[in-house]
Amino acid sequence: MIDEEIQYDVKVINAFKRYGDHNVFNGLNMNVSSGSIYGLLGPSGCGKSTLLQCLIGIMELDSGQIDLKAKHLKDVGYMPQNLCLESTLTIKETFEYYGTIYNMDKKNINIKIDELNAFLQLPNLNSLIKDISGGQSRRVSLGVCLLHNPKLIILDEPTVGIDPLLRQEIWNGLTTMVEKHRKTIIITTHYIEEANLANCSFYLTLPVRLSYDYASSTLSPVVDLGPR
Ligand SMILES: Nc1ncnc2c1ncn2[C@@H]1O[C@H](COP(=O)(O)OP(=O)(O)OP(=O)(O)O)[C@@H](O)[C@H]1O
Repeated sequence: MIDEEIQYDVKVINAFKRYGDHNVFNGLNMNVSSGSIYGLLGPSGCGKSTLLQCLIGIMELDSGQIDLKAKHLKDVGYMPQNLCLESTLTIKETFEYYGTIYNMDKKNINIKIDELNAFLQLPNLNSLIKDISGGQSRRVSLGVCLLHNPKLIILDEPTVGIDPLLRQEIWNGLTTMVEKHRKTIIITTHYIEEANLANCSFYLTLPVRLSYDYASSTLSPVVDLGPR
């Protein structure tokens, strides 16, 4: 397929970002095609979360350009690494709160709650956020990200602290969203094996000047390696 035929939901062009004198990325380029899962893999501290925060606009690049096809907030779902759930709400109230922010009606919110409950195997919906486990909170946070049915889904380590069987279910669910509903997913993870098992069109990318090739165990000065 020639490049002009591919539709991109996200393009990052020649991006630079530093904290003080620490360069996080230097001339990063990234193209995320519509209806794909794009994985950001890399060692702790290499800049994955920084890149996601720049994509959704809560942090700014020093220079370079980010083009998102999504024009409205409701077209994007973001799950941060540090969960920002209100501890005094129940799980159900949390979904109702975010659903209201996204202007969803009550009936629609309830339909999505049932769907997400089945997909993410949530605990009792009347449980307070402060009383549920870390893995359960992560699942609620993933649910909040998916609640309004966004086209572009940006997930920062969504499966950390979740048991292997459920992690696999979540990967299967994400794959279905891409294959059946043409969602576009950008995800950071340390679980490369699961991504492969889920048969995702997965990319190996470090948002720095080096990329790690798991097949040959080598680092190379390439940012975007393309589909495996
Ligand atoms: N607000 C900040 N001020 C200064 N340095 C920061 C800030 N946020 C991140 N950093 C540094 O920038 C680098 C990239 O951080 P980032 O959180 O993006 O990495 P990461 O790849 O997501 O790591 P992890 O896999 O551990 O989540 C790290 O060295 C981190 O210490």
